[in-house]
Order: sequence, then C-alpha cells, then structure tokens
Amino acid sequence: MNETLVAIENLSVRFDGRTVVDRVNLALHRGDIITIIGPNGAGKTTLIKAILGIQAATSGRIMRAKGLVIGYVPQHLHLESTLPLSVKRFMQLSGQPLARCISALERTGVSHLLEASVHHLSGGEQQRLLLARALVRKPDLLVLDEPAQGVDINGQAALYDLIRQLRDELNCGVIMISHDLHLVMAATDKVICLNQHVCCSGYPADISHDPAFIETFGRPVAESLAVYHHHHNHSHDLHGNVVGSGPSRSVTGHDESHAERQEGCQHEHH
Ligand SMILES: Nc1ncnc2c1ncn2[C@@H]1O[C@H](COP(=O)(O)OP(=O)(O)OP(=O)(O)O)[C@@H](O)[C@H]1O
Repeated sequence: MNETLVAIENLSVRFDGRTVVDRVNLALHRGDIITIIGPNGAGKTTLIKAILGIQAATSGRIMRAKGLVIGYVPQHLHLESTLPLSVKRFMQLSGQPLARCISALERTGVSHLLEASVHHLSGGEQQRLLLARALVRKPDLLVLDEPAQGVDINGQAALYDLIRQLRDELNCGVIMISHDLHLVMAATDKVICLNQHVCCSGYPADISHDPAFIETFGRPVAESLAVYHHHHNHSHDLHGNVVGSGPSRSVTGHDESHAERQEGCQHEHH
C-alpha cells in the first residue's frame, strides 16, 4: 500500500455547540484522489481546513506524514482589490524562485498571464493560477476546495484531467471538494459523501446507488450517475438528521487496500 499522508480518526468539529463535522474517519494515501461531496453546510470545507491544520478539531485525531508538504487551493482568492498585484508577484509571494513559478504557471496553462493583474483574471484563469501556486512547492498532498468553480463546462473536464495528470507527475495525494457530480464520478478514485458525518463512501460507481446518496442528492441525480447498490441503515430528513434505521449497511466488495471503507453511519447523529 502507498504511504499514508493523512489519517483522521473520529474527528469532530463543533461551533457554538453545533456539530458540523461528526466523527469522521479517513485515510489518504500517496496517489489517491478523494473527492468530498455533500450539500451546502455539510462541513466539507471545515473538514479540509482541519486537514490543513487551520481549523482545530473539537475531538478526534489527525495524523500527517512527517514533513508533509501541502498545496492548497482555497474556495476563494481573497485579495485587497486596491493593491496592484501581478500574477508574477503573486506567485513570487510563495518564496519560490521565478523559474519554478513560471514552470508551475506553464503546467496549469496560464504562463502567458505572467504580467497580468490578478484582479482582472477570468474565473477559470484564477483557478489555474491558484492551482499553479499550490504546485510550486511540489506538494505531497494537494487540497482543493471546489477547484472548478467559475470554470466553463469544457474547462471543468480539462481541469479535472489536469489534476489527475498532476497526481501522476508529482505522485502526490489529492483531496478535493466538488459539486460537479458528473465530473467527480468520472475523475475520482474515491468519493466521500459528507453530511456532517460520512453518509457513504466508496468508488464512484458504487455510491451513486447508495440510498444515503440518493437521499442527499435526489433520485434524478443519482440515476444519471453510475451503477451499483449497497445497503444503508438509515435515511435523512431535509436537515440531514437521521430519521430511520434498518439493517446494517453492507460495504462493497472492492479491494480494501485501495479504498478504506468507512463503516460510519452506525453511530448516533445530531
Ligand atoms: N468559523 C466558524 N464559526 C462558526 N460556524 C462556522 C464556522 N465555519 C463554518 N461554520 C459553519 O459550519 C457549517 C459547515 O460549513 P462548511 O463551510 O464546512 O460547509 P460546506 O459543506 O463546505 O458548505 P458549502 O458547500 O456551502 O461550501 C456551516 O453551517 C457554517 O456556517
């Protein structure tokens, strides 16, 4: 099995007594591409901030490989709009040599914008710039919060393709959040459906027929995705609360060495 980059055990995060991440277990290995999906407010960003170490856990543990270099693409680029800032300067703020910055920009297809102002980039250009900045330190782990937002439909597929290529070139792990379910299903190794707790997880073709997935995203979405089903032991109301339970879910019969199965959902919910 590939090196474990991040291991999470029973991680919970609460804000003002409200649990937004509920006893999540997860292991991420070098070479993995894991995508977190789930409705708005499900705790996805909070979970990846905890992985990054910028959000404290209320309980549970996160272990990171020694010397782990993480490249992060945030959901939004927050910049002071009155501050003039070129793409070149923005990249150099990483502290890396210019040649390395340029090669990262070349790799994400935006080196022609070196002298452009970051304030005038299109949505897609901005995402590629953020990806270049995340790459410049040659990360062991890429953490991407909705990398394809603001990117047109053709560009989205190209961006996910690029992420896969980068995973191969850098031999890194990738964990990302996405709402682009069709692309996720096509471009991801493993999907985690989060709704505070892990509702279901597994290979894309597996989870789209999981009742918990259908509960979360609706049958039309699920039916337009891949083929498979396994059992799940509860359903959710509109707020994500558990409203019913049945027999324990069975996990899929795939190679456990490649996908760590989350038994989740066999615990209490909030
Ligand atoms: N620092 C904070 N203090 C208090 N509440 C917070 C904080 N950060 C996030 N939350 C709350 O935690 C919940 C989960 O937020 P989070 O951003 O993790 O959700 P998400 O799944 O990424 O949502 P989206 O898909 O809308 O981006 C939300 O209700 C949010 O308001």
